[in-house]
Amino acid sequence: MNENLLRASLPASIAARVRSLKSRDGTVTVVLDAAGMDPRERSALESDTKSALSAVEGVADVRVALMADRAPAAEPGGPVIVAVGSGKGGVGKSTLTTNLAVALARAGRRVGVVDADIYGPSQPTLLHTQGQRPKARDKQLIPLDSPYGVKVLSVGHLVDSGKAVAWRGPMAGGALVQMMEADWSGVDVLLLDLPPGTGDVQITMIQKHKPAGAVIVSTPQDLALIDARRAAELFAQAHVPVIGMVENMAGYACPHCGEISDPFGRGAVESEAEAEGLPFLGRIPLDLAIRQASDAGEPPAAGNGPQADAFTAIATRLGAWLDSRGS
Ligand SMILES: Nc1ncnc2c1ncn2[C@@H]1O[C@H](COP(=O)(O)OP(=O)(O)OP(=O)(O)O)[C@@H](O)[C@H]1O
Repeated sequence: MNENLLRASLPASIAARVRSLKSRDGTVTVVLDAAGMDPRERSALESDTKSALSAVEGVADVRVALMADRAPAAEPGGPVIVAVGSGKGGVGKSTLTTNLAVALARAGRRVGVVDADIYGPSQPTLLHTQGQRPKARDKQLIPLDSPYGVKVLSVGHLVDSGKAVAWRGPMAGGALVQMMEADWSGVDVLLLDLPPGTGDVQITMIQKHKPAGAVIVSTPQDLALIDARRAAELFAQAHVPVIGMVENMAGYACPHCGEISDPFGRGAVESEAEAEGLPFLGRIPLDLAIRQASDAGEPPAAGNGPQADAFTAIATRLGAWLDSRGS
C-alpha cells in the first residue's frame, strides 16, 4: 500500500506529528509524536488517527504508538538499564523484552533495546529492523530506529545471522560493550535482552553494566523454574535487585474460541516468586497469535486486544517500579 497516500489521508494536524508510518499486508503501523499532550488529548489523537487510516481502502488494522518526551533530558548518567533474563532458553525472554519496550514507549517513555543474545539474536526480526546496519559517529554506534518508536541494537545488526554464535569471547564481548556504550542519548530506559542462562557472558554483562533492576521470565514448567531460581541468584550475587518475575506460556489460548487451558500448569511462577520473596509482574498466555505476530515483526503490544493487554499490564508494573526510583 502506498505510504504517501496513507499519510495524505491524515488531517494536517496529525500528519505533522508522524514520526514513522509503515504498512504491510493491510496493517498500518504509525508512530506519532505526542509530546506535551495530556491523556485525553493522547487518546483523541489515537482514535482520530485510527479512523482516518481505517477509512483508506485495503487497510485492515491500524496500530498507533504515541511517543512523548516525559523528561526534558535523558538521565545525566545515561539511561536506566533493566535486564531481562531467564535461566533457560526458549521461554520467551526476547518476546517479552520487545513487547515491554513497545508498551513502555506507547505509555510515553523513551525506550531502547540492546539484544545481547549472541547465541540467537532475535530483536532484528522482532522489532522489524532485519538487514539494517547501524552507523557510527566518532566510533560510537548510533542505535537503529524501529517502526515502533523503540531504538534498538543487536548482535544481529552487526554480523550476518548465523555467524554470531561462532564468535568467541573477546570479539563478542567487544560488540556487547559497543552496543551498551552506543549513543543512547534521548533514551530513558534501556532494556537489555540477556542471553539465556547464567554463564560467563551474563555475569560479565551484569557486573560491567550494572542494571538498575532485572526482570526474570520463566514458563511454569519445573525445569524452567529451577533455572529461573539460578537467574535470581545470579542477579542477587551481583546486587542487582529483581524487579519481579513474569510467567510466560501460562495457559494455552485456543485460537478458535479463546478459552484458556493449561498444558504446563498455571500459577507456578507466581508461587515461585512468592517463595523467593519476589514481586510477580504478570502472566502471558501461550497464544499462536503472539508467535505469528512476533515472527512477522509486528509486536503484539503495538496492537490492540488481549495479547497487547497482557504485555501492557506487565509494562505498567515495570513503569511503576521505574517511577518509584524517580526515573
Ligand atoms: N506467549 C507466547 N505464545 C506463543 N509463542 C510464544 C510466546 N512467547 C514466546 N513465544 C515463541 O516462542 C519462541 C521463543 O521465544 P523467544 O525467542 O522470545 O524466547 P527466548 O527465551 O528469548 O529464546 P532464546 O533463549 O532462544 O533467545 C518464539 O518463536 C516466540 O515467538
